[in-house]
Amino acid sequence: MRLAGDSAPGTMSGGGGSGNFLLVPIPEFPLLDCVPNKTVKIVVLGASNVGKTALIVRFLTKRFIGDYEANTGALYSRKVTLDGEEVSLQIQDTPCVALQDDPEGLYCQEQINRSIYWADGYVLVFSITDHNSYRTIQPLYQHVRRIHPSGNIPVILVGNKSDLLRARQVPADEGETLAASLGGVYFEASARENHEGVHGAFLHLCQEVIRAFGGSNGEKRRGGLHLARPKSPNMQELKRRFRQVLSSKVKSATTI
Ligand SMILES: Nc1nc2c(ncn2[C@@H]2O[C@H](COP(=O)(O)OP(=O)(O)OP(=O)(O)O)[C@@H](O)[C@H]2O)c(=O)[nH]1
Repeated sequence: MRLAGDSAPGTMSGGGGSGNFLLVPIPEFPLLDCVPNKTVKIVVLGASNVGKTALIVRFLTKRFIGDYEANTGALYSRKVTLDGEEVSLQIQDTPCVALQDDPEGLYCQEQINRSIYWADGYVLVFSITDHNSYRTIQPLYQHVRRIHPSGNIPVILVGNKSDLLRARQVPADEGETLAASLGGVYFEASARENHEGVHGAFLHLCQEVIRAFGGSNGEKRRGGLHLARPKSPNMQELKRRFRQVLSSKVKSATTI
């Protein structure tokens, strides 16, 4: 577990503070200015009301704003400096997921599935005051695994609302055990009260993603997800025939 206030592994640049989130959107870093081949894509996932938006806003603006509109899935982009290197970071906020009784156990909107597919790293969030939100994490992780069946999945587990200790329903050691079983690190954080812990958690994940890329050169490691356009055999055949016809035409033209 990383406690709020642990030292951050890198520093963030760009962006800037916003006023009221609902009135003034967080300034965006233009996607076109992304550092070539060095883009880290992160998605934040979890049950309703656990503080997904609050954590992202805290990370990007250092602020906590009490109330947010129900999330419709905003994408934020920033430049961050990790170990002295500039990286373009994209963070996808998502609508909540919910447990249900079917065999797969999880209700996940299609929009969320697309975000899971798109992302390189995963912030799985629950609230330490809500045991049901904690129970969502394991099926959520299995869901991510189904979408990315092969390869390393950079993930962190965040137990948010650590300022509400009296209402705690999930002990810290449960969070740590669960994170270890997912192959990630557990961060207990409070979007309300502490910027450093939130900042450290996000930057840790960025570094995990870069490590999974195989260094900071930004090379993607997931062969299966590089949807290289399959060459169509018919197209190849057509091209071959076209070349044949062309060369026979050239031959007959030179013999005449
Ligand atoms: N005490 C406390 N409240 C928090 C914290 N983080 C978020 N909240 C509050 O929890 C509520 C939900 O926060 P959101 O950020 O909207 O949560 P969400 O997970 O994005 O919610 P959905 O849009 O339902 O998916 C809001 O009232 C926040 O003010 C925290 O660290 N501590």
